[in-house]
Amino acid sequence: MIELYNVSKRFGDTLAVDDISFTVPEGKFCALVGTSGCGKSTTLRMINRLTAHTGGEIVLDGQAINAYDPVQLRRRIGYAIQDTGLFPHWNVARNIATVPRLLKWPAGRVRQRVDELMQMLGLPAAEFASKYPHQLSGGQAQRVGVARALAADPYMLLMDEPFGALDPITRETLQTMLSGLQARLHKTVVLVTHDMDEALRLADHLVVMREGKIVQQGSPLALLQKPESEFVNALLGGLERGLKQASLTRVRDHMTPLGAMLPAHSRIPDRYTLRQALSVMLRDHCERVTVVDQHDVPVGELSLRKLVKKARPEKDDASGS
Ligand SMILES: Nc1ncnc2c1ncn2[C@@H]1O[C@H](COP(=O)(O)OP(=O)(O)OP(=O)(O)O)[C@@H](O)[C@H]1O
Repeated sequence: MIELYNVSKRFGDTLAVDDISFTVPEGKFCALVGTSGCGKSTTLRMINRLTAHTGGEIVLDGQAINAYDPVQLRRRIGYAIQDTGLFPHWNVARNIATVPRLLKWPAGRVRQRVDELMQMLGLPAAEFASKYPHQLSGGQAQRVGVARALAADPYMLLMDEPFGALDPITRETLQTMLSGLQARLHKTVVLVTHDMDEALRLADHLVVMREGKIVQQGSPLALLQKPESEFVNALLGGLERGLKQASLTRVRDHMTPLGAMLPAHSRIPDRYTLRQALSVMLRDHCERVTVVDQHDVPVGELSLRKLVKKARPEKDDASGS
């Protein structure tokens, strides 16, 4: 768990972070979002003490970060950044092994851990272990950066725009990978991103910052349903908020179970989001689709009319859309 209490950071006359408080419970994923220069990266860097906070208190795993030795603290916190920070003269395996080697793990254990991480991140060791950073694509380098951050099994992970420089398809692949890793490893994660869809997709808790302050925080769904200001509404996509909300909702939670079902032409898997289902309905010009399970067996039906009816109370509640 990481806890921030009334934390501030002043650089000379600039109050970069102004009295912010938030908590990320063990194993949860928090995303910091907001316009450029609002203090997101500074907040991240205060957690691992790359930047010293000038006010308030930061507590990691029950202990104030100032009570840790800074080197020990950073070994408990994996850090992945946009330009990866890989050492150019070290190959992939050696880059991933950086922290375990610093911790003087036995060579066999280091090798085993590197192999395990490369496999976990979809980088076959035979192909990639001896490549150098300049021989990697942006997406592959990011995977190595994430593997390196996870190498010594840190207590938590900080990620600063890790996929910021990638094309949308690679980005989505890495988001899926990260979400799979998170489901498996249950790390406490704080992610800084400019990509609202990335934040909504990955985070359990969203913290929206503006000019050094937190303007709203809560679950992605709660913020989409009730943005408390025009700023948050605009950041969350304004008129697109309904669709973003649909992206967070699974078809299986809204379908009518089999039985009452009438024949429908298009089939969609129950793991799809409502947004994907709406897209299929628009593409196939149909108001009803058959929902199938992972074995392609029909389990229910999704009807556009029922969806719109269900959405109405929330729509009446929310302001600004
Ligand atoms: N080392 C520093 N010295 C002086 N001012 C700094 C320093 N680092 C950051 N700042 C200032 O603190 C403020 C917050 O910067 P920060 O990088 O945390 O914002 P951000 O939200 O991460 O921005 P971006 O989204 O553009 O990366 C900015 O006004 C920035 O100029």
